Amino acid sequence: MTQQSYIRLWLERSERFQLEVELALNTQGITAVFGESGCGKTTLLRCIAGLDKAVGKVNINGNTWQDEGVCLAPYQRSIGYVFQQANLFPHLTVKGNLNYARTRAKKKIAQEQVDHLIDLTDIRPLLNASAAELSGGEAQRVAIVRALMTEPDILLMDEPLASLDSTRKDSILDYLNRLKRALSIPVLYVTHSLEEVSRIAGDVILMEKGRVVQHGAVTNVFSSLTTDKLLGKDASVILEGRITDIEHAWQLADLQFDGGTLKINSLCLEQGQFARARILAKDISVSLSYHSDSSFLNQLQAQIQDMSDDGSQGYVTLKLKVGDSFLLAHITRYSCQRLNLQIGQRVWANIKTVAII
Ligand SMILES: Nc1ncnc2c1ncn2[C@@H]1O[C@H](COP(=O)(O)OP(=O)(O)OP(=O)(O)O)[C@@H](O)[C@H]1O
Repeated sequence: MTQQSYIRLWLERSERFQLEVELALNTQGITAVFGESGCGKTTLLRCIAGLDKAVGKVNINGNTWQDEGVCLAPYQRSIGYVFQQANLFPHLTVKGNLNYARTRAKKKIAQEQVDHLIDLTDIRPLLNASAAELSGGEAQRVAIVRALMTEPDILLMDEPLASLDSTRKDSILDYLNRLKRALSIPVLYVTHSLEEVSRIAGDVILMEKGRVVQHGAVTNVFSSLTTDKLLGKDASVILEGRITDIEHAWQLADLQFDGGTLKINSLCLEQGQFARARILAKDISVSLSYHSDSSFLNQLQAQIQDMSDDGSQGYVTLKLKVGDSFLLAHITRYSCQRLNLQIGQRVWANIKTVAII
């Protein structure tokens, strides 16, 4: 039976940087580790893997890797690690690379599971190719399967797509989405990309200066005013729901979420599928009434739940409640005053379809 994982770590690298985190991870699903450069994302992964020596406790799926009097060496920790570069053995074929990992594993993964992973990541046609001949995206898919050859208790991925172009990133994100449903272990996924977080992560850990400032479901974390302050102009919320209608002639789709229906671009979407939309706070405007003569396809009834203005940005952030979901809107202080916006007030949130990512 899989159990929740618990991590409490403290490490002082220098006067400039200390890692101090306490986390309980879900038993499965992808948790993105997000934060600005130098906040400690890689250090966190390295400490879990035992590559950097932190003080504290690491318990993964009920197995204690580190605690008072216990500190397993990195090779004793059941980890799959995927880095920015695939680091395959170039003199071996893809199959050779996978077999090498499999024979060195303490737990022998069943052949049918290997086949399943190979099919999920579509690398069967590459099995006899030399690793040296693979494209970056192909090599990274092989590296992901290789990391899973040991049947790890946790998969650590450190910016696995950072060295790939956007088309390759896109296809690997699709593979990761397929894979995550088949994995029953937690995955920690370090990234700088909000798009990657939005595409694959269920939860997110937001780090700042070695500490966890937010941790939870992406929909909750990104709609919080704390996150808004941290992300500034990149602040955005993620809405999730089902595609209930597609108007092919207009290339528009209806995304039904907890709070209403959003018209989004229908590209690559199918009726009935689960989908997410990311909306930047700067792409939402508010009005006091509904405008039938507007080009906004999305005018949603909302209530101002909270607002913040730290005085440094020139805009006010409104946290808007739309049904059971939340939006963030950046509007100028001038507009806020002109409309006399107050917490609790009912407004319309206006979102251009073309601005939804
Ligand atoms: N080997 C090391 N010795 C001393 N300090 C280090 C070492 N490695 C990293 N650091 C410092 O630890 C801090 C956290 O680094 P880390 O690489 O974990 O950040 P990060 O969030 O992963 O950054 P990035 O997004 O740029 O990869 C930084 O201040 C960095 O300078």
